[in-house]
Amino acid sequence: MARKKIVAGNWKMNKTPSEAVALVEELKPLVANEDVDVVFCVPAIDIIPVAEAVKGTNIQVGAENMYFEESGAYTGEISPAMLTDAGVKYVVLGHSERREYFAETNETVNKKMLKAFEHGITPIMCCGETLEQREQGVTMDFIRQQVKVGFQNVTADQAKTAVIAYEPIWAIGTGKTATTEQAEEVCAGIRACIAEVYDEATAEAIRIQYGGSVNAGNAAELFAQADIDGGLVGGASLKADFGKIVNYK
Ligand SMILES: O=C(CO)COP(=O)(O)O
Repeated sequence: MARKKIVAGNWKMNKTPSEAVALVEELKPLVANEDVDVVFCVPAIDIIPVAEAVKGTNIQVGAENMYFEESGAYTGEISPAMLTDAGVKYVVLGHSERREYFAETNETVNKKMLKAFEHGITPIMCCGETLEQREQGVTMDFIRQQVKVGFQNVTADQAKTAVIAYEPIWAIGTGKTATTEQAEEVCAGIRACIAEVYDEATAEAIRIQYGGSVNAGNAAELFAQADIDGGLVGGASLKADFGKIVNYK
C-alpha cells in the first residue's frame, strides 16, 4: 500500500500569535489537498490560536518540542497533556537546532518519543549529519545511531505510525538542498535500518520526510523518490510557496 505523503511546516521561532493567525488565513485555501497530510508545527504560544484558526480544514497542528515528564517543577517546559488538550497531533522531536542550542541528545529524544506515543501524539523525529560527517563518510553510521537510540523501546506498532525527518544539517536554511540522489540514498538507508530493528512491514509503513531548503521548485522531484514520503519545510512554510509544496504534483 502506498504511504500517504506528509508535508509539515516547521515555523521555528517565527510569528507572534496574531501574525500566526494571519498566516493560517493566507495559507488555508492554498494547502487544501486531501491526498496529503498537512501539518503546521508552530511555536508553543501560537498553538491555541492556530488550532482555532484551522478548525474545519485539512490542516493539523504540531508542536516544535515537548517535555518528557507528565507535570511538575520543570519551569518553562510544555507537557504532552498540555499539547493534546490544545489539539496537537504531531510533535517535532530532536531537530538539529534543539540538539545544537538546547542540549537535546539521542537519549532525551528517546524519552520524548516514548511519551509522545503514550499520549497519542505522532512524533516527527529529526536526524541528519553535519557537512564534516558527510565528508568523513560516516553519514549513515551517525544517522543509524540517531534512529536506533531514538526508537529504543518503541514498539513496532508505534513505529509504524511515526514520522522520521532526514535533515542534513548543511542543507538547513542554507539554500543548499541535498541532491535528489543524496536525499533518497539516506532515506532508503533509514528505512533499511527500521527494517533491521523491526521488520519489513514496519519499514514499509513508517513515513520518512526530507528536510533542508525544500521549496516550490524542488519538492516534486524530491517527493517522487521511492523512500521520500514528504517534507519538513522551514523557511518556505512561512509563505504562499508552502501551498505549492503541498500541491507538488
Ligand atoms: O530545518 C528545517 C525544517 O525543520 C529546514 O529548514 P529550511 O527549509 O529553512 O532549510
